[in-house]
Amino acid sequence: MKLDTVILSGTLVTENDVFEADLGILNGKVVAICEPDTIDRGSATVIDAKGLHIFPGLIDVHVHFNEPGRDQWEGLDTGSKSLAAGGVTTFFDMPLNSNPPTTTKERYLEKKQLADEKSIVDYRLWAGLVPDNIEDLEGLYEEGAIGFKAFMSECGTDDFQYADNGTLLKGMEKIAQLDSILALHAESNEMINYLTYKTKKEQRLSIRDYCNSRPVLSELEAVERVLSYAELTGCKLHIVHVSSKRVIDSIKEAKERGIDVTAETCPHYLSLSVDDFEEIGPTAKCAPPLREREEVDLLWQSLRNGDIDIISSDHSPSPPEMKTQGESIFDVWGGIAGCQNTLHVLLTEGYHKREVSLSKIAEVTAFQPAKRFGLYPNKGSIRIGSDADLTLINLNEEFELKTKDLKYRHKISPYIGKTFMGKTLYTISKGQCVFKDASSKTSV
Ligand SMILES: NC(=O)NC(NC(N)=O)C(=O)[O-]
Ligand SMILES: [Zn+2]
Ligand SMILES: [Zn+2]
Repeated sequence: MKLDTVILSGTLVTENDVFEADLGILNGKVVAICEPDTIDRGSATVIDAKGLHIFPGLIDVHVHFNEPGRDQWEGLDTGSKSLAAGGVTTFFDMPLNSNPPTTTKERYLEKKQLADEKSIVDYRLWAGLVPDNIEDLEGLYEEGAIGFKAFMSECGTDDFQYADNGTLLKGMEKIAQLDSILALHAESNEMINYLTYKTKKEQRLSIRDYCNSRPVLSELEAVERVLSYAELTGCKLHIVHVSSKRVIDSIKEAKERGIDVTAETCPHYLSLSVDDFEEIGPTAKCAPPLREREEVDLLWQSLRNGDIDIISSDHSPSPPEMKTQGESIFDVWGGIAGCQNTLHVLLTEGYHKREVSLSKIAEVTAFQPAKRFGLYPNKGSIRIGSDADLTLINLNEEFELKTKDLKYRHKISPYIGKTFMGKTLYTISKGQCVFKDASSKTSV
């Protein structure tokens, strides 16, 4: 068989298996998986992957690359290069922080054109559900939006309004008719506003005060409200960036009642606590905020138990001055830049420290995202006929994350200076090399 690329003797990681094999790629697809050292190389490009692990390219279902309109915050070029360096071969861009936000068909098509021009990896786009665009949902869906995203609380920019309860109900009814899915940033606007007002009035302005102004209860209240709306409307839901086991458990109970809902968390909730936030400062500010150390361990327990469906980065960067200006932590930009290191965090904190299996990591970063959003079997696993979206990892190579390693527009990350175990050496998107590590001690 004629092949474009062969990868020799790598250890393939899928959602249910880990095994050594040769892999053949033709026209951007995986066309051969065979016993190690048996593949016919012909004139193909050869990659020797002995001793390396080959993961399915990650699918990051939650990033903010901020184009058009705020590409000085990130951008599709720098954003997608960062992903490639972290083994991510597909991303779903959020409708907000780009300006204008992706809430009409015209804006969707404009962003799509930019992404086609600039992204070096594959992508899909979220559309927004906001108070004034119910009439636009169908057109957005028809153009190929992967789903809809709504905020239940203010999002930090003025151009993307949060969905009040009426908007949620109307929107969910429509999204159910379309058989699409609604992703929610679920925090109670009323609780947050009340607590923030009180805290600021009393001049309690520390990092811990900020975290306490957005408690787990405010997530729980919002999630339970929208779950009951899902029961009423039949709308499929995806709850983004859950920070706490208590919220995961509430979603789990809803699943048991027959509600079609999935739960997402992010590497920062699985690796950083309020104590780390105090040490790192504004770079680690996000919403919902980082929680106590015990919560980090509880989330790993939930992940192990299969109660967390998807891990995304929620990469939400800003220019550096927005992370430093203002009177207190309440005023700086809420959003963590981290999309280059999702797999590094999971391998270090999960596989190496907590014995979480490699298959579980492939499941929540590739298989489940592909399944949930209709990309499987083309993506999400390493199978014959699937897109050749792959990342080659040396599980036992240690590295310290340096500012110069970051491909983001702004070299900001809460992980700078952290030592990771498990290095990305090579990333392939639809058969094309999109990242090759130049500094690695291992040659590919
Ligand atoms: N406007 C944002 O990008 N917000 C994001 N910021 C976070 N999570 O801190 C988000 O996903 O909610
Ligand atoms: Zn959010
Ligand atoms: Zn986000």
